[in-house]
Amino acid sequence: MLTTKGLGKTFKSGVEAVRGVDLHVDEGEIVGFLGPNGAGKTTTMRMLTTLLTPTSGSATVAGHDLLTDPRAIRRRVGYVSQHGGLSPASPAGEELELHAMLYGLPRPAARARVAEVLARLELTGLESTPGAALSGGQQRRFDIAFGLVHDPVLLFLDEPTTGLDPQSRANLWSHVRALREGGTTVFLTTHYLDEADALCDRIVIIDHGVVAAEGTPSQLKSGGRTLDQAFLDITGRSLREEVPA
Ligand SMILES: Nc1ncnc2c1ncn2[C@@H]1O[C@H](COP(=O)(O)OP(=O)(O)OP(=O)(O)O)[C@@H](O)[C@H]1O
Repeated sequence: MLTTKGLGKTFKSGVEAVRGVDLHVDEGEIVGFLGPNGAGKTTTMRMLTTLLTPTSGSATVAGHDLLTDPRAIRRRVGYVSQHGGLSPASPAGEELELHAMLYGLPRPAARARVAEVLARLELTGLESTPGAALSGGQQRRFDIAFGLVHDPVLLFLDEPTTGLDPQSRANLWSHVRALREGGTTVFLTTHYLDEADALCDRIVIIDHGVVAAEGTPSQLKSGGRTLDQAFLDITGRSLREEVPA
C-alpha cells in the first residue's frame, strides 16, 4: 500500500528535514509514525500525500508513483490534518456534501455517500449542526469524514486525538479500528504512546529525519520495557514531554 526508498526533503533554507526514509505499510494495517518534535513526521506525511515534492528518493503510494503520478494518488488517499477544516458556522453535513461534489459526485450520489460515511462514524443526525456547536470528538470525527468522502484506500491522520478527553480518544480509536475492519489502511502520527500501543499494528519511530526503529508494539516493548522506555532508549528523548499544551 505504501513503500518509500530513501525519501528525503531538503528545504531551500538548507534544512534537511527528512534524510532518506524507508517505509513499508501493508494493506489493512494501522501504522503509527512517532518521533520527537522536529524529527520530520509532518514533512514526510506531506510528501506522501503529494503536498510537498521530495528532493530525493522514491515512493509508491496506493499503487502509484509519487514523483510521476501524484494526481492519481490524490484520488486514492485521504488526509486529515491536525487542525481539521470544519467551518464553524456552516452545517457540517452540507459542507461534507459540497466536498463530495468537488470530487465529482453528482448531488444525489454525494448525499448518499455522505449519509454512509456519517453512519459509519456515528454522526447521523448532526448534519445540520454548525461546526462550532459540535463537541471536540464529534468535530474530529467530521474531520475524518472529510478525509473519507471519496472512499480512499489509504487514510493519513495527523495527530487525530490531540486535545481530546480520554473518553473521546477511546471512542475515536474504536472508529479507526472499524476503518481497518472495513479495509482502509491507516497511517497516523501521534504524540501519545498509549495511543500507538493501543491502536497500531506497527510503529515506526523517526528521529533526525531517518527511521530509528520499527516493529509491533510488543516487539518494541521486548525485554520488559514500556513503550515510553523504548522511545527514550531509541531517541534519547521522552515523547510525553512533547505533547503540545
Ligand atoms: N517549510 C519549511 N522550511 C524550512 N524548514 C522546515 C519547513 N518545514 C519544516 N521544517 C524543518 O524541518 C524539520 C522537520 O520538521 P517537521 O515539521 O517535519 O517535524 P515533525 O516531526 O513533524 O515535528 P512536530 O512533532 O513538532 O510536528 C524541522 O527542523 C523544521 O524546523
